[in-house]
Amino acid sequence: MKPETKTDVKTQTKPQEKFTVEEVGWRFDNSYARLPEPFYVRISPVPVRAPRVAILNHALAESLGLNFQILSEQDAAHLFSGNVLPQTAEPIAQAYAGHQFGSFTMLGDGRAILMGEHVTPAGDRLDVQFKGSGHTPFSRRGDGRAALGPMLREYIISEAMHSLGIPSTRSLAVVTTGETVLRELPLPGAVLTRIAASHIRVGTFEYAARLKDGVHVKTLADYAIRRHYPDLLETVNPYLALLHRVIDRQASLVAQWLLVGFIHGVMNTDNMAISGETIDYGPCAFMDEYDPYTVFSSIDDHGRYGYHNQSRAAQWNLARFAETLLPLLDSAQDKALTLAEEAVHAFPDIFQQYWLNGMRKKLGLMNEEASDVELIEALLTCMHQHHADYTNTFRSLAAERLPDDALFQDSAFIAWHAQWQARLARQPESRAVAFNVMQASNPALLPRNHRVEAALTAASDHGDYDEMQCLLAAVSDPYIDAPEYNEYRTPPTASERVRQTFCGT
Ligand SMILES: Nc1ncnc2c1ncn2[C@@H]1O[C@H](COP(=O)(O)OP(=O)(O)OP(=O)(O)O)[C@@H](O)[C@H]1O
Ligand SMILES: [Mg+2]
Repeated sequence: MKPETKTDVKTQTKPQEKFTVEEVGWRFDNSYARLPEPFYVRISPVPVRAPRVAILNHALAESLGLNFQILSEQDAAHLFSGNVLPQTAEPIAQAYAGHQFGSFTMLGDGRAILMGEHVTPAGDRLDVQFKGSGHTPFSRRGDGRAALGPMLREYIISEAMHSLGIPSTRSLAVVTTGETVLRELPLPGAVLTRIAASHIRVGTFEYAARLKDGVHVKTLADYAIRRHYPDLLETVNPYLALLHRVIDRQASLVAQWLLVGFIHGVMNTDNMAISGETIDYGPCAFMDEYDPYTVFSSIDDHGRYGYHNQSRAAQWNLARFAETLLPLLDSAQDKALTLAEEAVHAFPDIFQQYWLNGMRKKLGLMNEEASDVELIEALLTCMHQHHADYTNTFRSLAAERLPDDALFQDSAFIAWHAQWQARLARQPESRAVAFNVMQASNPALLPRNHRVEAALTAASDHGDYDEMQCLLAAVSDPYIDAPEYNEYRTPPTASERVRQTFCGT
């Protein structure tokens, strides 16, 4: 039976149901809602006053097997605000915990509702979640709501990450609620529909491990293995294999972030997904000038989650994950501890290998030489000294078009360039092959901070979505130098430069 819809909106308008939500193509099969109750609370989204579509992701809808054609704007607004629920949805708020900047806290979906798991025509099982959907038992002192700007920010950057080929949750829709949320200022409210391989977080394991009855971690680990890594069921110790796999996926993910200059900004354990997808686009940003010490987040006072600290932060989170698995790794706890430590201590080397392989591709190095790290570091040092634009420097190298600027005139760079050319000449692959790989490994177009802020200001303050649509189109094919998007490749001027980003929660 469906739970009663909890509502605190008095003037809620009842939509005309001109369509059956099932006709949209939802095929829900809600396996998480079949886990025992401590993992979630059954609760519906709080209806909103006057929903309106801000943006719909038609391409994603199509790949999910959804038919948006039958939806009027009003239908879509009601559907993606949670005012109308598909019959087969089983809305829940998930329980989890997390270490936030190193301190443990009990959390849970305080402003999100998992509608259920949609099974795509290709057979993929994906979470459909509303973010900003109202109060839940986990809301603590929050209002359960989200402001439009941060939800559009998540939409833009998650879609850009996907286009870059980096594992990420996706954004299917943003609707405005017709309600105001109070932050420092009154802001328009919004709900984001997020699509994810799952929302199982390191923090979900931390939560399970702290439940009194010791069976819950096993239940969750069995579930996560079956859902994400079923091949591990064949291994001798699937829980140890799960630990190794999650470590591997995170090492790969964080390396990919660094390779495109991405800073997540809030790598708390509740923002690390077991699936290996990037999740929670709060104060994240791509850096323009290369500086390994870059920090954008307004709340990251000590740079814990700054650019160059991200692999260390990931390893710290993975140690928390490993701790939750200790009872499952071996019946002898000293042996379990050794296994966990070995796995977590292997992280830096795994990460370094992913990063190095990625950097080799960025420089067209098709084979391995021992001195490659030195070569790469020498370039990065030069870039740092000259405040070089991270994205454009690599793209210029890939295009063999070095502009007439300070970096490329520097004698240290000129010496480096000669070394690099000699290194390219030593490998058996042709230059054409190497430069093709470089083109495919160095994006030309990223959602630069100042362009994101401009798009969000236009949309959120003035209801003008043109800039955002243009930015989304520009970053949807990031490895192509499309001349019509040249302006999106230009780094910010001093006055355009964004130095701080905000969670907006
Ligand atoms: N306005 C709010 N009302 C209630 N709870 C909130 C609010 N904002 C954040 N929270 C909760 O605080 C916790 C930490 O917030 P954080 O910013 O990491 O997450 P989030 O951006 O809301 O969600 P997610 O990690 O799912 O993307 C989360 O459990 C979140 O649900
Ligand atoms: Mg979060």
